[in-house]
Amino acid sequence: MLELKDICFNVRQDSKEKEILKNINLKIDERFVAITGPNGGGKSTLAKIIAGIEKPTSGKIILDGEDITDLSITDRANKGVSFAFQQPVRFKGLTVKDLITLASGKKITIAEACSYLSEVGLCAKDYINREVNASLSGGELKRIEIAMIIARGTKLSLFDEPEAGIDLWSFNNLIRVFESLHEKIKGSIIIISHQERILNIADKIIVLSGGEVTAVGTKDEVMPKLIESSEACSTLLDKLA
Ligand SMILES: Nc1ncnc2c1ncn2[C@@H]1O[C@H](COP(=O)(O)OP(=O)(O)OP(=O)(O)O)[C@@H](O)[C@H]1O
Repeated sequence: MLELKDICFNVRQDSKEKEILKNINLKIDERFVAITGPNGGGKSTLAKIIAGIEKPTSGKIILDGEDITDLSITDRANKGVSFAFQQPVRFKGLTVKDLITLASGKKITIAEACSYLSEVGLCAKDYINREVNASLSGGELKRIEIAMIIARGTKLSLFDEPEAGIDLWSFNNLIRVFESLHEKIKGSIIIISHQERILNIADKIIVLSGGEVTAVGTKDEVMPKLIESSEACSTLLDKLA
């Protein structure tokens, strides 16, 4: 289980303190958790704090009872925390097989590497020896990234807007991958997303707005509030227009 205790994150801007995250308290032990909310609400910052890319100004991060607040990204990765960026990283010179082998942390056969690719809906023989360079599309890269996460078998996988920059066709495939992951995953997946279809498959939805948690609950508890606040926002914009 991941516990966030009173997480605050401040930055200095124009010689003033700016509060990006304010007293975030959360417990996450569900298999599939979506974090959503308006742009600039603090979602990516929170994900970076969980992964160890940013350090909180105050507060504690506890993973399975262990305080990991002061651990580096690498130490957290070794404890089973993995993070997929909005824009996947391309690794020139490395093949898909190399990356999956590295991710698994052991020597694996081609057949094993291929099975991870098949799980994310990629035809393994077409991809296994391809270099992870600019010739791969955004959707393909995202699926390779997910295959790496499955190969690592992590406790906690974080995805920051997996839908960003991919076409509708690839998005539909990605949703199918997440739906099937939901059945297989042993740890928790946290997905930052604005997409209703991703929110729909979440066991728990967390809404972050203005650096605060404004709602937490199941889809049935949170979705009506989200729809209500987005309708209120559209009405306000109509009035201002
Ligand atoms: N290092 C920083 N210095 C100054 N401001 C920052 C810094 N990091 C984040 N912010 C600000 O904090 C706010 C939250 O940013 P964050 O990227 O976490 O939001 P988000 O909810 O992920 O947004 P989006 O949905 O647009 O991706 C934004 O206003 C951003 O400009």
